[in-house]
Amino acid sequence: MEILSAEQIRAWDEYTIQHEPIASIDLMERAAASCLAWLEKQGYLDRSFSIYCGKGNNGGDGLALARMLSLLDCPVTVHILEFGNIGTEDFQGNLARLHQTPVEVRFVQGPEHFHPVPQDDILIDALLGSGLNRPLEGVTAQLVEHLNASGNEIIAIDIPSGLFVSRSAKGNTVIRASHTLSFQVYKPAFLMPENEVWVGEVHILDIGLHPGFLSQIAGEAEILDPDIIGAIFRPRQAFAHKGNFGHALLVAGSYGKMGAAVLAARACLRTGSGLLTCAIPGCGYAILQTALPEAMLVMDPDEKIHTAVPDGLDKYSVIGVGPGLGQDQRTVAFLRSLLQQSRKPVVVDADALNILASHPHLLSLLPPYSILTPHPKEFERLFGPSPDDYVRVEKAREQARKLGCIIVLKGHYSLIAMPGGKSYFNSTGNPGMAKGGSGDVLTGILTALLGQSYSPGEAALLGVYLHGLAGDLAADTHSQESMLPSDLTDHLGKAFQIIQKR
Ligand SMILES: NC(=O)C1=CN([C@@H]2O[C@H](COP(=O)(O)OP(=O)(O)OC[C@H]3O[C@@H](n4cnc5c(N)ncnc54)[C@H](OP(=O)(O)O)[C@@H]3O)[C@@H](O)[C@H]2O)[C@@H](O)CC1
Ligand SMILES: [K+]
Repeated sequence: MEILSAEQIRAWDEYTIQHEPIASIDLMERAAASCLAWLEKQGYLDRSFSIYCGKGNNGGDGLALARMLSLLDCPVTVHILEFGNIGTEDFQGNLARLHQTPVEVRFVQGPEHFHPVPQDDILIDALLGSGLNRPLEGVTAQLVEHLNASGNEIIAIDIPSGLFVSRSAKGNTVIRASHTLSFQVYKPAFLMPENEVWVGEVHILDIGLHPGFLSQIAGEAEILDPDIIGAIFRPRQAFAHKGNFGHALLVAGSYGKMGAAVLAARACLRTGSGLLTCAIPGCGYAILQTALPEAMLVMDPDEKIHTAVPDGLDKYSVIGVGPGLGQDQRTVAFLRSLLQQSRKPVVVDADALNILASHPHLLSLLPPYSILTPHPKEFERLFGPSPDDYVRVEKAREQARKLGCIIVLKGHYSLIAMPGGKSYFNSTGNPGMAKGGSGDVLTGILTALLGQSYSPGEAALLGVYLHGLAGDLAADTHSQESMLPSDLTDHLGKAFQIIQKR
C-alpha cells in the first residue's frame, strides 16, 4: 500500500472527482459513510456523540457524519469552531443539510463557549485534517486541550487535529485520539514513533478513490504488505539441491557473546540456507558444535575475538557480520580486511555497525547493496542525532542513496531504505521483539536470503517481513512479555507457510 503526502492525496481526490466522475460533496459523503460503517461495526452506535468541526473539508466530514448518526437516532451535538471565514463549499453544503435534521449546532468563538463535555460522549475530532499548515494556537489549541483533558474517548477523522501529514509536530498541541479513521492510504504521520500517543489505533478506510491515479505518480514509500511479499517469495523447486540455496558465512560471537552467534546461525539455518559456516573465535567451538550440528565452523586463531579473515572468502555466496563481535582494536582491523576482501553485498549488524560508527572512513569499503540493520541508537552513532523521527527517516533515505546500500532502520514500523530512493515501512512485528537478540535473528534471516539468490532489495524486504511475522506468531504462542528472540526462529517455519499460502 502506497504512503502518500497531503499534496498527493489532494491530487488523488481531484483525479477521482474528474475521472470517476463524482461530485466533491458526494466523495465527502462516501468518506463520512465509511466512518459511520466503522462505528457501526465496532459497536459504537448505542453511544452519544459530540462532534467538533473546523470549517474545512475535515469539518465537512464531521457534519456529514453527524447527519448520518442522527438519522440512526444516535444523540449528536455538533460544535463548530469559528475561524472567521464561511468555510469550504462542501462544508457549507453539509451544514445546510445538517440544518434539515434535529441535530443541535453550537458555534465556538472563544473559551467561554467551551461546553462541559458530557461524561459518556464519544468525541469526534473533525477540527482539522490534511489541510493543517501551521501549529495550533489560540482558541483552537485551547479547545484541543479542553477535549484532551476531558478524559473522553476521542476518535479522529483522517488525522488527529494538530498533526501534520509529513512533518513533525513535536511539542505542539495535538488531539489525543484512541482511534484514527483515515482514508484510502497510510500517511507518513502514522508511522512515526513520536506520534504514537496522538494517533492511537489507525484504521485505513477504503473510500473508492480512482485506482488509475496510482500509475501516474512515483510513490516514494510503501507499506510492506502481503502482496509485495507474495511477489518476492519463491518456493523451492522440486529438483533443487543444497547448492541452490547458498553457502553463508556468518562472522559472529566473541568471549561472553557466543549466544549472539548461536541466535544468528540458527535463524540462518531456519531460513533455508543450503550450507552455513560460522567464523568464530576459539572459545565458541564447543558451544556452536553442540548447539547447531548443522553448522560448519572456521576458527579464528584467537581464543576470544575475531582477528583473522577466513581463507577463500569467494567460495561463500554471502557474508553476514556483526552479532556479538565486540569492538576490540584487532577486530576493527579484522573488519577492515573483511570488507576490503568482500566482493558481494554483506549483511552488517550490531558491533560491526558500532565499529563503522567509530571508524566512519570504513563506510566507503562497504560493497554496493550491502544491508545495514541499525536500531535507532546505532543509527544515531553512525549518522548523528536527529531532532525528530521524520528527519531520521529522511536521513536514512539519504544515507542509503549516498552509500549505495540498503538501510534497515529497526523500530515498530521498520524502515527499509533502498539506494535507488524508494523506501518501505514494515507492517509486521510487535513490542515483544524489543529484546536483546532479536537483531541477531534478523541478521541470520537476511544472510540466508541474500545467499539464496534473492536480490539484496528482495532479501531485505522479505527478511524484515518474515522476522516480524515470526514475532507476531511467537507473541500469539508466548505473549509479548514472555517471548524470546529464539522463539522468533522457532516460528519461522509457520511464517514461511503463511507467506506460501497467500
Ligand atoms: N483527499 C481525500 O481523499 C478526501 C479528503 N476529505 C477530507 O478533507 C480533509 C482536508 O480538507 P481541507 O483541505 O479543506 O483541510 P482541513 O484540514 O479541513 O483545513 C482547512 C483549513 O484550515 C486552515 N488551517 C490550517 N492550519 C490551521 C491551524 N493550525 N489553525 C487554524 N486553521 C488552520 C487552512 O486555511 P487557512 O487558515 O490557512 O486559510 C486550511 O485550508 C481531509 O483531512 C479529509 O478529512 C474527505 O472529505 C474526502 C476525501
Ligand atoms: K481531524
